[in-house]
Amino acid sequence: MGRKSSSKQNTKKNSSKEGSKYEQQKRKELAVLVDKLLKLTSIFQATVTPAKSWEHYLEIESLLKQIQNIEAPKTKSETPSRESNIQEFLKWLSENEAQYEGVEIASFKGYDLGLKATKDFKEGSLMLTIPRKVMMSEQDARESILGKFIEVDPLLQNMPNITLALFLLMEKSKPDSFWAPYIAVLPERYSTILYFTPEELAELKPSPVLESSLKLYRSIARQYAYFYMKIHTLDLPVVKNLQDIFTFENYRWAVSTVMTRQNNISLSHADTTAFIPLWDMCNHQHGKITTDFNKELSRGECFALRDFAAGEQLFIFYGARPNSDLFLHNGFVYPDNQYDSLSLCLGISSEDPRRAARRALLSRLGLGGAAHYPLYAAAAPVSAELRAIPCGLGWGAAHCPLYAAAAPVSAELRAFVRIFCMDEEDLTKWSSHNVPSELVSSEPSSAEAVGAALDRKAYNYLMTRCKLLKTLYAKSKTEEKELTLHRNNVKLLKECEVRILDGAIEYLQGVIDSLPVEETK
Ligand SMILES: C[S@@+](CC[C@H](N)C(=O)[O-])C[C@H]1O[C@@H](n2cnc3c(N)ncnc32)[C@H](O)[C@@H]1O
Repeated sequence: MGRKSSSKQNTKKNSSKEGSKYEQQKRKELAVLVDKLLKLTSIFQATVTPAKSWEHYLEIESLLKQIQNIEAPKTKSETPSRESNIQEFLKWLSENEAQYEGVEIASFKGYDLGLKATKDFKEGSLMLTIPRKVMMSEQDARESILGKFIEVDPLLQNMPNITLALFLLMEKSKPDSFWAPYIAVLPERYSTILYFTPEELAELKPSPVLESSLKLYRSIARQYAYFYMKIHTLDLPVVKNLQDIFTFENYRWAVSTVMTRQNNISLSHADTTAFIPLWDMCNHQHGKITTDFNKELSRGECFALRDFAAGEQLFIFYGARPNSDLFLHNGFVYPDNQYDSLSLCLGISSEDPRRAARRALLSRLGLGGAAHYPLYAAAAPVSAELRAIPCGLGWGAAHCPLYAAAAPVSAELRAFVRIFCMDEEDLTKWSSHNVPSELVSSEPSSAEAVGAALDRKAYNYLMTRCKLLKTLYAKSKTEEKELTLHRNNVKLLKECEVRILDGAIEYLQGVIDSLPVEETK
């Protein structure tokens, strides 16, 4: 017996020794891979060709796959579905004085969860009030033990969304977290590009969103490597807490939660980035922004953007954003998007003998550093101010004015094509203007100053570019495979982009046909 139990103990000791040896070995392998990742994501130059950029992405993706294999827990713990946690979440909200009478959480095809009206709501009526105390914010992160990490880390000091992602991870690992009921109803995974396979991403070609996606992927991979290193080298109690939970899988989850749900709120003393429980269950529909933070009552208030009948899904408007932005930061595409645009990548060739003069003119119009010029969907009624709303879900921007853009060709794109098509004489003439503002305008007086000959060349050039791009989209059509959510989003995005090109081609034809022929040089 005795011998038997001591041999059992020895076996246990040996296996725990082997276990810790195995852990050490894993940590070493991981450290080598993360170091490679950090180096790889640091060397990228923005000017490389799309082919090089794709190769670079594949290298990063392959390293991350190896990292994920090492980091993955051997046994997957069974977590209850988010749906089964809804009652507990609603109870927590009520206990903390959130008001949501006439609203319930329900599942909607194509949206996952959303909010459903259980009574009629008139346009402008109050639907939800969410007290500040249930919101999880960057300010809470600063006041938590993460504060010590923020104090010594420049990235966390300057990027509130990353701080919020790390705070979310930390709170998720704490069973007694105040926000546990909220975290338990968050999605398990997302449809952001961080979850796309290389095959799914490749289907984005020739959309300019492919390049933005690779850039985003690179940046998140770099952040992961950077924080992994910090967490495993800094001597702070908080980073010890993060060591076991900071994996790439967890980081992409936290970052995607932030990207798809964060909001900027104006508290009495400062702005902060925050999650707003329950309100962030609302899906997006076209409309107006009807949510804001009430500083006196210290709560978020959400009003009905239109009449909603009992039984209907309750939507909010996330803000005037093109589909490229919704796809990249929110993981969905809104086909009926009045604020859609397509970014054209344009530049002056280094072989162009008049490059310096053209670039000088562009600089005078503030377009010196521009490489992307928007083409708008048929009638994109939006102000520059509204377009600039960051990744939030359209919180508190009710005062941003909307105006109807007259044409698919943006002012900056119009200026670019005019300057691009100028001959020596035109360049000399326009270079004598301090600010050649007429080049951005489509007003008849400006068109007259520019002249029909130059406009004909410029609009024809743009038309050729649009037609060429359209043929690239047609060529990129892939064979009909099963349409996953990711592939469906890619398909919708590209269809919307082709629609913008069609609108632009029709518009340009109209403009060209209306130009006075006699003025042509
Ligand atoms: C703030 S959350 C809204 C609640 C979310 N549906 C859920 O299940 O938690 C934003 C996410 O909802 C989905 N979503 C919102 N509006 C949508 C729409 N109009 N079409 C498709 N998906 C939408 C997207 O996945 C987006 O990332």
